[in-house]
Amino acid sequence: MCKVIAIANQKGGVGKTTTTSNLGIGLAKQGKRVLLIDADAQGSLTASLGIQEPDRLEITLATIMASIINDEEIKPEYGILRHEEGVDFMPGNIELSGLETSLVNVMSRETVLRTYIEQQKDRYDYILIDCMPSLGMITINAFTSADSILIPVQAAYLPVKGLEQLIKTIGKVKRQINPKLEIEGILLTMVDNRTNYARDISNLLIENYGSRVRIFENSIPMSVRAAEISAEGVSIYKHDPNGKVASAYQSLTEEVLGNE
Ligand SMILES: Nc1ncnc2c1ncn2[C@@H]1O[C@H](COP(=O)(O)OP(=O)(O)OP(=O)(O)O)[C@@H](O)[C@H]1O
Ligand SMILES: [Mg+2]
Repeated sequence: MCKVIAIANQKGGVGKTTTTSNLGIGLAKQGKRVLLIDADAQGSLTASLGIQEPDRLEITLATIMASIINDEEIKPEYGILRHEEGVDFMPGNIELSGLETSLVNVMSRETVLRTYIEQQKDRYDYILIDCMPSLGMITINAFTSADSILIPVQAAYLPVKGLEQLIKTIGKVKRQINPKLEIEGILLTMVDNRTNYARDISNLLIENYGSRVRIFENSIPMSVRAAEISAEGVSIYKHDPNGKVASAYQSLTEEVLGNE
C-alpha cells in the first residue's frame, strides 16, 4: 500500500521543504520506496536535492501536469530523478506558476496531480508532496491526491489564524473531493530550546487543536546545521549525522511509520 502525504502550510518558511526531504530520506533509510514531488514553483525541494538550477530543467511536474491536461500518455518513470540517498523525485520549477494560472480553465482541474500520482502508487511505499506557501490550485491538487497532510508550524509565532484557514480548506477538500483525506499531524519546527516560547506555542496548539488534530510528539529543533543543508544537496543525516536535527527527523520518521 502506498501512502501519499502532502506537506503543507500557506505560511512561508515554516520548514515544509526541509521536512519533505528529510522525512522522505528518513523513510528511504528504513527501506521504503519513496517518491518526493516538488509542487512549488520556487523549486526549493529540487534545489535541496542537488539540482543547482531547477529552472533549467526540461521535464518537471509542470510539464507532466500539462501532458495530463492535454490527455497525452506518459510513462510513469518519465522525468523522475534519483537522489544519492535513495529517494526518487519529480522536480518542480518556475513553470508551475504558469500552470497554476492556466489550470483555472481546465476540466477536472483539481485532479490533474491525482491522475499522475495514481500511476505511481504501485511503484512506491510513500509519496511526499512539498507544497508551495499558498492555498492555490496546485496545493488543492496536492490535497486531492493525498491520504494525509502533515502541517509544519514554526514555533516562533502564534499560528492560530492561518492554521484555522488551512484546516478549513482541508475539510472542504475532504467533503467535496477526497473523502479519505486526514491530517497526519502538526509538526513544530525550528524550536529554540533556549526560550519558553516554543513550549507556550506547543501548549496553545494542544489547547486549540489537540482534540481535533494530532500533534506530533517530536518537534524539530532550530539549528544552523539544518539551514546549511539546502545548499549542500544532501540530507541532515549526511550533513550532520550526530546532530539534534538528524535525530529529530529520525524520530519523526518513526512516528510517521507508526501511523501506517
Ligand atoms: N530546523 C531548522 N533550523 C534552522 N533553520 C531551518 C530549520 N529548518 C529549516 N530551516 C531553514 O529555514 C528556511 C525555511 O525552511 P524551508 O525552506 O524548509 O521552509 P518552507 O516552509 O518550505 O518555505 P517556503 O514556504 O518558502 O516553501 C530555510 O532557509 C531552511 O534552511
Ligand atoms: Mg518550501
